Amino acid sequence: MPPRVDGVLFRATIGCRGLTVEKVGQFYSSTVVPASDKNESDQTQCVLQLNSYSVCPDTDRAMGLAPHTDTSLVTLLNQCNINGIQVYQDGARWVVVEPVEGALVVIVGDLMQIVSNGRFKSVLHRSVVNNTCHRVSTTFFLGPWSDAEVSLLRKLVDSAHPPLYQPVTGEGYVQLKYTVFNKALESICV
Ligand SMILES: O=C(O)CCC(=O)C(=O)O
Ligand SMILES: [Fe+2]
Repeated sequence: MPPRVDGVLFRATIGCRGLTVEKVGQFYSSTVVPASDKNESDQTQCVLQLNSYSVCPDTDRAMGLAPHTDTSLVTLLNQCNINGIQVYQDGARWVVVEPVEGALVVIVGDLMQIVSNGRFKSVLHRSVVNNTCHRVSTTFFLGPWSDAEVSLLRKLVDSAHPPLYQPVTGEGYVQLKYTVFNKALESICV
């Protein structure tokens, strides 16, 4: 990758990391059991992904990204001012997320649903293609270390809100996603 692009991506990653760790990392870190050989306070790791959706003449017969929930704790999405992402609302319809100049879309991921004992729901979403423009988007995923154990925040558990999920490691949950995909959350229900 050319050094200039590399530098821009690096700065974007550091910026997103700062934003999410400040808002979410501390909340999450109070629930995580670090792997025994590590004792740093920040238990998170991140991935920056570039998505490219070519112009598609027949949008009814192609999908940019199939319906899924993100594995992350939280995802930041930059749509670059062209819409494409849709969220599944009320188990009934797909709703377009219109881009807002200068704003990022915040997507709650599966691991946040686990940590929050179901208070924050991970959202089913997909990306559609466009018959006039080539769309590029950037997604930043914040997740746990692969060997850290993720479990729910104890103060969100009481007699009215019993624990919903078994603890998992970051890597264990990624493997579950590979095998049972959108049924991963229900497969770790208590
Ligand atoms: O490109 C988009 O609009 C969404 C991308 C996405 O959902 C993902 O990368 O997980
Ligand atoms: Fe996604």
